[in-house]
Amino acid sequence: MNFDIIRQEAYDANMQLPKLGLVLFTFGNVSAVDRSRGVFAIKPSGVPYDELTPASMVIVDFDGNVVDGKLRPSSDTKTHAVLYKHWEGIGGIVHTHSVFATSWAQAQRDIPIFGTTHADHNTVDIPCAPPMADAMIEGDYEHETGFQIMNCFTERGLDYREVEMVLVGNHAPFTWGKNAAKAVYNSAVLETVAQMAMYTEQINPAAPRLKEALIKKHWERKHGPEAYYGQ
Ligand SMILES: O=C(CO)[C@@H](O)[C@@H](O)COP(=O)(O)O
Repeated sequence: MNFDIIRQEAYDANMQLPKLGLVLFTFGNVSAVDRSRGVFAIKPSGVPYDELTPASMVIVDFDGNVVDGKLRPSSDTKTHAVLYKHWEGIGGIVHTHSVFATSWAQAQRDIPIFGTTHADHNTVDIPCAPPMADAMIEGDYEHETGFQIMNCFTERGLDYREVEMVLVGNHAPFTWGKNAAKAVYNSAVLETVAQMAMYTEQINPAAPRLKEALIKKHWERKHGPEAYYGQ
């Protein structure tokens, strides 16, 4: 079977991560899904970005089993697999250890919605899923991370089609989107918003949340019926 299209999509999206300053060395990974065949292409584990080729992307099913490819898939593969399996609208997933988003994850804090940059992309604080319980760490850690993310969204009543990013406590961010390129875009947005929020708190520890009316205005300008560009 030929998986060239998703291999190329995953490769192109992975190569954006170092260009956007979202990864160092081999940190992070992107995947792209082919739902008609129930598989996704993901970065091989531990391979530097400048050594990647489209052919090196590993093809995996929604249970994390390798279907095609010579290399070992990313160690985060099972987290991607859980999200693809249960959130059927997702076309691509990104995991990075980008500095500012990861700092909020390590601090186990949601990123507060302080300004309109945040509201252009989300109407809520960016959620931080709680760190994993000890019993889960001993189990299938990457698989459980997928459920940790999904449980966080269920408990908070969040829709993954509206909030396309999450922090995993003590770990780092995951983002997703209709395709791998949109997931990368969301990863870059998250990193910028995380940086702005950190500086905001440093400059003014009592900085207020953005008013609901402004959140609504900015969100609708970008995503409502009058939106002037599609994402
Ligand atoms: O989360 C982590 C490490 O904490 C991984 O994403 C990172 O090391 C990249 O691993 P892979 O090279 O994709 O196996």
